[in-house]
Amino acid sequence: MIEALDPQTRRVLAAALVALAWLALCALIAGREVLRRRARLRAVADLARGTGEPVLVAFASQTGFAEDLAQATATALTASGTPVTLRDLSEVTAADLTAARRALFVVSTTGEGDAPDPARAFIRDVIGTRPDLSGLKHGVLALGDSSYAQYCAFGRSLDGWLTDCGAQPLFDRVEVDDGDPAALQTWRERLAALTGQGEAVAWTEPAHGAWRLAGRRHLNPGSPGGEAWSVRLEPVEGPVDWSAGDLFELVTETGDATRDYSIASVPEDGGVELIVRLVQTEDGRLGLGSGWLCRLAPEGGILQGRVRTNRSFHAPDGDAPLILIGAGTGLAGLRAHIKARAAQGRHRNWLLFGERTLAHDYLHREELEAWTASGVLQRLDLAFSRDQAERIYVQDRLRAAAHEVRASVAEGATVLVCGALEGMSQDVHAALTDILGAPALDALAEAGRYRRDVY
Ligand SMILES: Cc1cc2nc3c(=O)[nH]c(=O)nc-3n(C[C@H](O)[C@H](O)[C@H](O)COP(=O)(O)O)c2cc1C
Repeated sequence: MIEALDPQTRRVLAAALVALAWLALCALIAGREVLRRRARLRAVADLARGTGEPVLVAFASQTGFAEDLAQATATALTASGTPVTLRDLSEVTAADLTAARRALFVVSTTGEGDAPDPARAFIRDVIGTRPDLSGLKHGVLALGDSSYAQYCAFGRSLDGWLTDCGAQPLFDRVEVDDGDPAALQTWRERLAALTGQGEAVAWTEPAHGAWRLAGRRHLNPGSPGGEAWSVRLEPVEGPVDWSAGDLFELVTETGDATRDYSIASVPEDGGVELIVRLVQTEDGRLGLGSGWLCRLAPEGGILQGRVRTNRSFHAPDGDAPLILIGAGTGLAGLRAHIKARAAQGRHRNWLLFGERTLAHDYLHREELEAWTASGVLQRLDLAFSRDQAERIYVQDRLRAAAHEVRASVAEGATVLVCGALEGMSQDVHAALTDILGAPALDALAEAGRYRRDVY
């Protein structure tokens, strides 16, 4: 029947079908967002159940683990009949603390002994003052990793500040070294004592699910650097939802450790795509997670894992520009954001991407070029460090475009940075500080317009 139509009508019909499909996709994405918000509101409302004065559970999280534990803490307290107010630390005021009788803080440390980005406003507006907290009893769960020089630095300083302000500890601070299960058990026992329950409260562990290794592709054959692989995992137990910026937590082959990877795809892709750097020691041993994903796990085989919310790296709503900056496998988190923006019809996206050589390390080249041609990327700046005598990195491209960076930020841009903490993210931070000025960059971070997923 379509063949019977003249070419002009066929073209109009085809264009109308494309437009309809596009509208349907946009409606699907908008619908998912509404459902996500409703689920969050429902979760908060459920926590208000129980009798007595609510315990304030406040969290500061960079990559979502503290948030997960705060949520589990709140659920456990609610289940034992203790009402809870669950808040991001960025939403806690000095007045909240003076009014509360009991408060639990679940906080991580990031960077080099720094507080998570969302805690900035709290540090300036609350820690910067000295409220009288003599009416408050508090407990601190400090997350960290003892391989960093400043172990649990933020949890420790927050605990010290609370005590200095007159708050009384409900129990000794519990420090969790790299997710140590024994320390988490101690925390559960403290909660049980708090609620007058037996040995430990009921605790909901995050559930890992089955994912099929649907395929993998070597992205940079011939590279002077380590191998980078595109790895695709598909959920076995039905569709899984997430937001651009979220992480995939892989259970390693031995089953006793997990590894986080930035997700490089959106749910509409039907699977999680990762960009994984294969870790290899000089004597040829492979990294626990990367070796499993890139080499050892059989294609078509089943792995265990889950999607983890990484709220501090979500993009803000709205049409304001995005400046996306990343190097190497850091392209992963940025790619998910660009895909989400493309589906939303938001095209004010500027990507600055760095790697070693154009010939071998231009990861996802065809896709980036197609996005540039179609206008999804308004601007693409590439920095291939080894292609000329002088080394050139993304921070150099950023400095060279200082005027445009300032103009874009003045228009409301959000800056997203994804990739290695050492080197890239520190140098990009220094470049942004020079371009915008330290106070303006701080203000940008506090407003949620400077967001990082660095590792
Ligand atoms: C980039 C980066 C920097 C980190 N820096 C520190 C640090 O200086 N001190 C520390 O004790 N832990 C450090 N950690 C470990 C985190 O505190 C730990 O992984 C924590 O569980 C993360 O919790 P979150 O997901 O809530 O942010 C760092 C982790 C990352 C990824």
